[in-house]
Amino acid sequence: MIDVALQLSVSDARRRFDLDIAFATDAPFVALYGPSGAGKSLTLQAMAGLLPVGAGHVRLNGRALLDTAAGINLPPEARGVGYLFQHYALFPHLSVRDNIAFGLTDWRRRLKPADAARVDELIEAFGLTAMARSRPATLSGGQQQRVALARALASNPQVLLLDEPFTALNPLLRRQLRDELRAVRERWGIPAVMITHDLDDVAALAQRAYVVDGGRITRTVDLAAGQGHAALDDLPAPSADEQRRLALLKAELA
Ligand SMILES: Nc1ncnc2c1ncn2[C@@H]1O[C@H](COP(=O)(O)OP(=O)(O)OP(=O)(O)O)[C@@H](O)[C@H]1O
Repeated sequence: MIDVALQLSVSDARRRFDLDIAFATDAPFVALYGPSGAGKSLTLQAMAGLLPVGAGHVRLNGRALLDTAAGINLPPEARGVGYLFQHYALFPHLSVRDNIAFGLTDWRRRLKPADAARVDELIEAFGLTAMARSRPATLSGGQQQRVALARALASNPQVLLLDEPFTALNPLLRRQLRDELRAVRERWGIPAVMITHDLDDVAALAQRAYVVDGGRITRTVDLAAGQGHAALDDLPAPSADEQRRLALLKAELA
């Protein structure tokens, strides 16, 4: 069970954005869908402990990662969360293997034997053996996505948070990696919360979708097996203009 209630505000000199999101679900795969700037990434960041939360809680199978009323606020590394960042955020100077192992190493970049075995298992499971010593820049988009996913899984997380895992990929590869992600999630038995702008992603992977707009959940869509696109037909598609505007805002804030 993922149980989330988050109230927070972010602001700079000119703007302020209020997030007030709450959802609780047993669905193994949850999608957050909505226009650019709706508050989806802020939600994942707050769940991961990367953003201060004014009030609320994050509970995972009954374990409180955050509970402002009870004074609980676990640091990111204690939350058991695997995070796949938008555009992957791989370390360019580290090999594929070191990228995947990064969160498990001590300051000398040494791995415990059990962790090394897990890293090797992930490298093999994601078909990365031949390029384990290569740097990310020499990999294709699909291979980079696999490295990012393997890194998110390396610390044996209790939940996967995926921020637009497929955006950088062409449609053919996207379809293939969707299937891989579904298989991987099932193999490791980890629930996932995924941000996407693509209704095909929602239909292919999620049992539950939340439409996020203006910092709030405006719709909940249940996608029973086989229902596929039917439940999504009347959902709004984000416009190219929305995408452009947020990219500009983000560049301004960076
Ligand atoms: N540190 C910040 N200071 C001020 N505003 C911020 C900050 N971080 C995010 N925002 C604003 O909060 C809003 C929500 O951002 P968020 O990244 O969660 O959107 P999103 O739904 O993930 O969009 P996208 O799908 O394009 O990634 C946006 O308007 C964004 O500009």
